[in-house]
Amino acid sequence: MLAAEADELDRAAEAALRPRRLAEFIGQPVVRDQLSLVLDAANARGRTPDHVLLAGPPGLGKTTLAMIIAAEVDGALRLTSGPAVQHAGDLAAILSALQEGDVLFIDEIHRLARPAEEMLYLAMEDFRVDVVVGKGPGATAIPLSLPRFTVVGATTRSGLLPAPLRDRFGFTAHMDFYSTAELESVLRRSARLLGAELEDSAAAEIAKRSRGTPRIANRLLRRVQDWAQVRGTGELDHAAAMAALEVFEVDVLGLDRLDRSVLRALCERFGGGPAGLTTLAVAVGEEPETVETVAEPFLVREGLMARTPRGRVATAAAFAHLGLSAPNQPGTLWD
Ligand SMILES: Nc1ncnc2c1ncn2[C@@H]1O[C@H](COP(=O)(O)OP(=O)(O)OP(=O)(O)O)[C@@H](O)[C@H]1O
Ligand SMILES: [Mg+2]
Repeated sequence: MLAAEADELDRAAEAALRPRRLAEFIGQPVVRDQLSLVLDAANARGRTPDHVLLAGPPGLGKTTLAMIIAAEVDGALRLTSGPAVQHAGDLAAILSALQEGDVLFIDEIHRLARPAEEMLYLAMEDFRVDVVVGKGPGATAIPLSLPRFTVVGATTRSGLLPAPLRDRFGFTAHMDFYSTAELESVLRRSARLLGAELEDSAAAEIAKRSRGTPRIANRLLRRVQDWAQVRGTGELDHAAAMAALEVFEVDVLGLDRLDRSVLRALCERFGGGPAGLTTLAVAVGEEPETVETVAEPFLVREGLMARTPRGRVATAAAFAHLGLSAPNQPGTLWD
């Protein structure tokens, strides 16, 4: 329920909810400001904008922004992704079909295969692609010049991007988690587009539990709508929000069942830690990888858990959140 990655239902619902222009894009004031400067300048000069890299966690609006960039510069959007480009030839085909002013969106660009990546360097810098004809020693590279286009790359792991690729982007937008107030605006906008009336207190309640992520906010809104329709009065009011969030076990901080069971194990069974990842995973009956990649990042971000060289430690806030009394010196019991 609280995964930031999109599932099938999200994809179906999201298309209708995406803002189409920069002015409609909520939050991310820094990114919006930088991007509007880059795009306005390019438009004023009648040139294609520099390549743009969008970096940030899932569900914060990278794909949405890529579409907005294309709309703002009036360019056609071509979509591909790192994993979809298996061979350099695949990329050569995409590149050679580009038209002047197109925006080429490469999602998960950190997952491009090496040879494709090298071809992309040349295309981004010199607007050129070397098409290899033939095989083995007799193969020859025929240079093909490309029209000017803009690459918009998206990555959730900008650290994995090789420096030469990173350097070829004229501008990197670092997306941040949204504030509760921004998520409330996202929710009000989504409700309006869905033709529903969302009470302010309900918007606030959903926003608080959405982990700073618009995708999660929109998903929780759909569940509240479900509840209101089937078990409520049809109104998206505070009572409907509270009841729906309880059914789906999303607590006041936006923790789900797994998050809470990890935290509870750490606090109750290991006295607040430190406990090793594997020990903790066994205690909650999950794979260490699940605990590490699904539950931990948000617990750490919320200041409920810390990762230390000796293991995971629960903070005083974790004990308070679970309604437990903290040991006098949390994190020292297992020394
Ligand atoms: N600033 C925003 N204003 C309003 N809605 C937004 C905003 N950012 C994202 N959304 C909504 O959140 C949903 C997810 O956004 P998007 O698909 O762009 O995320 P993403 O960063 O590309 O995620 P992923 O890394 O999983 O590809 C979209 O359907 C969109 O409606
Ligand atoms: Mg995306």
